[in-house]
Amino acid sequence: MATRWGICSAGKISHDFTVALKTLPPEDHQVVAVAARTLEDAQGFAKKHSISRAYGSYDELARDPDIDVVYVGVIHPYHLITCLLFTNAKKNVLCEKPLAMNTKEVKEILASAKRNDVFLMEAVWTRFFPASVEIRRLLAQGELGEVKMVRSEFGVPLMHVPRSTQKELGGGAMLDIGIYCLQFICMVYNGEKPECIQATGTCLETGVDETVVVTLKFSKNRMAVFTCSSCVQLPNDAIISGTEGTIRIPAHMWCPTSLVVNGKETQYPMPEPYLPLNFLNSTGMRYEAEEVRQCLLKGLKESAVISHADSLLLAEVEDEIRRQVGGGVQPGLPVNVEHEAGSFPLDI
Ligand SMILES: NC(=O)C1=CN([C@@H]2O[C@H](COP(=O)(O)OP(=O)(O)OC[C@H]3O[C@@H](n4cnc5c(N)ncnc54)[C@H](OP(=O)(O)O)[C@@H]3O)[C@@H](O)[C@H]2O)C=CC1
Ligand SMILES: O=C(O)[C@H](O)[C@H](O)[C@H](O)CO
Repeated sequence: MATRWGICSAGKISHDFTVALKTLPPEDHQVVAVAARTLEDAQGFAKKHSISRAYGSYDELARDPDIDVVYVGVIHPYHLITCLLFTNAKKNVLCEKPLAMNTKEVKEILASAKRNDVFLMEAVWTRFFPASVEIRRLLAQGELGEVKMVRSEFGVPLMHVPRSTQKELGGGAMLDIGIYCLQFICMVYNGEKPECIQATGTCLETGVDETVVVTLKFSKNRMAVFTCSSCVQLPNDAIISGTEGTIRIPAHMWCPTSLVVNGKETQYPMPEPYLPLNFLNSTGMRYEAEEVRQCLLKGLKESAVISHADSLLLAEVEDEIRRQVGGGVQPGLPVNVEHEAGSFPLDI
């Protein structure tokens, strides 16, 4: 039986995710419904993607009995309120990164998923790419000897993107793009908490971080360094350096399509989209969608590849980095767990 998806929001990444689902076998994945803050937006999205049901509120999607899992594609400040809505409605959830605005919110979401006994995963799509699977295989078999250094960068000019620059929309480079560098480092070091976090950077006049440089020290004298920036283009590659070899991930490290292992390059091409995409290599979201399907088929409530503990670690380190840089640990929306149906603020 196919995994039946509900799409929460008619935005850019929801579009790309829906396109990515269409690269998978229809007998395995079906998009059953889409919900947006306005029925017009939902209907327009449904028409573009040939989706049979369109709702003008997220509450209606939460009440749809024919949905197995909801994909949350709203902007960061709304991840908490929507994840609580769907988990409290006993819906499984795949929520876009970052899972929430801060550690407090992440803990609320994880607690709700546990209380409601539903599956929940943060959509750290990078970890499910074939290139990432190969990295983990090579590391597990000791291909690099003892890994001592990990370096990563993600910088793109985003000054034109309101949600990347405005505090009330969840702005800040660390939460939006720095998370990819951090999750990569945490993956290489098997989810270990860093012993020391040193961060510096710049903030916009809006009070959100713009460019962040971070040094992390882990046990056994292992190190990592990453840079993220929403104002300049960076090389956007990554490298894992061990005592017996290196793995380089050429740009774009957050959606990798090639690896260079001890100088030997291998390509991992993405399937072609059936509609133009908003973001690079977005058909790569197919891999996280298949992970969700496999987890649901096994009755799992979290993925071992990006576990709840992994999401909590990312949030805790992000909070500390933003505290040091001065971007502040932004509160999300004021949320009462039992909110009124259809009470979502239309704009913030
Ligand atoms: N995995 C990846 O590669 C990527 C992930 N993302 C993540 O996806 C999320 C959405 O990003 P993106 O699609 O670019 O965002 P969009 O600007 O397209 O907004 C997404 C949706 O959020 C809701 N929304 C937007 N602005 C407001 C507002 N001011 N007040 C209330 N609701 C609002 C709308 O929902 P509605 O349609 O219901 O009105 C909108 O369609 C982010 O959390 C981001 O981190 C983004 C890009 C790439
Ligand atoms: O997750 C992402 O890749 C980011 O949200 C966006 O892609 C970023 O804003 C660059 O477009």
